[in-house]
Amino acid sequence: MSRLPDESDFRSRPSRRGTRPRTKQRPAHEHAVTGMVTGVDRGRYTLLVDEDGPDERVVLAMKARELSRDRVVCGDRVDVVGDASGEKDTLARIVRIGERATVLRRTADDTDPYERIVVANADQLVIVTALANPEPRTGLIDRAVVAAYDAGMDVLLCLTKADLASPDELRGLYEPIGARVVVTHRTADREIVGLDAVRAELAGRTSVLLGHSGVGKSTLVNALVPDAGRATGHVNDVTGRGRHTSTSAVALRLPGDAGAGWVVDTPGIRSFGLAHVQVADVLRGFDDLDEVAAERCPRGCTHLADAPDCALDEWADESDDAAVRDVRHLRLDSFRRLVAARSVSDRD
Ligand SMILES: Nc1nc2c(ncn2[C@@H]2O[C@H](COP(=O)(O)OP(=O)(O)OP(=O)(O)O)[C@@H](O)[C@H]2O)c(=O)[nH]1
Repeated sequence: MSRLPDESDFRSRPSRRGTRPRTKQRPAHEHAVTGMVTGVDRGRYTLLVDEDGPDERVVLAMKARELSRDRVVCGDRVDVVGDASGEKDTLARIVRIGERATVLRRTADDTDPYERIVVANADQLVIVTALANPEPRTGLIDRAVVAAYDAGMDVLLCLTKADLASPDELRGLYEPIGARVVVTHRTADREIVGLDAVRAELAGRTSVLLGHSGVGKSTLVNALVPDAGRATGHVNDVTGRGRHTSTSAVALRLPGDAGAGWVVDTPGIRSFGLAHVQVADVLRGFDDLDEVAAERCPRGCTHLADAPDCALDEWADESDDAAVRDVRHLRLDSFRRLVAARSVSDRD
């Protein structure tokens, strides 16, 4: 896969002095313990160590000097040394970042010159969209779907405020492209109908929740994780900041037995710059199209509607079954719509 370099690549670049081995052997950190990063706040990392084990504890840590150029993000599995007791006023040191199963990225933009990893090791992106008030914007949903496919994550579309409008149109648009869809609404006595279906989709997984202001994401998070305040209480004690004022991602554990799953709330992240995403990355989200493209498209084919001899159009037309043709056309159109969504600004 081709992609632009990001800050995680800096480590592998040779220094000006070349790749001369260091004279001093680095300590092996044999006594390191592993934790999951649940929050990041101004150089302080909150970790959950020994998750679901007898010594489970929240540990506050900073990065060791050798990692100063590496970014540690929510969801990372890291090794720490030093005082990892989790006692008040202790600070451990992160010495290693575990290999990442998935990376959700966003492109550099005017306010930040680096392409950044936003969350590591998440399984699915939950796009929270209100069916009305505010009106759903498919362009924004498409961009989030592209970000998820690029990251190797599944997509769950959570349609809120079903008391105000029907979910049918959005369901018809996104289910054919492999997104799972759940629908919720709140009753007069503030109960959320559909919450069990949401819980079932989140169970045992790490899910990143994304949503624009006013779509009902906070309502949903509070219902899913009633003790969210307590889960991050340790950080609040130390930094004086709560998750509601934090602008970076925070991982909240779903209530239940061991392995119940995590939701990562992204208060400061409303959408993603996608300039780093290639057509091939989007294509990977569509197994059938990907296979046809690999076998039958000419070299260098862009797969767009104006591409000469793109085999995808022929493939969509060639079934004898009208229903199959319809589905193929829908998927091909969706794929091209997503590719186009990459280059549109979030403000459009
Ligand atoms: N009609 C209706 N309103 C809802 C529903 N869920 C939430 N709301 C309302 O929608 C508004 C926004 O909900 P929040 O949960 O604060 O939305 P948010 O996405 O977290 O928005 P920010 O807090 O601005 O980031 C609130 O006034 C809620 O009471 C629903 O299912 N139906």
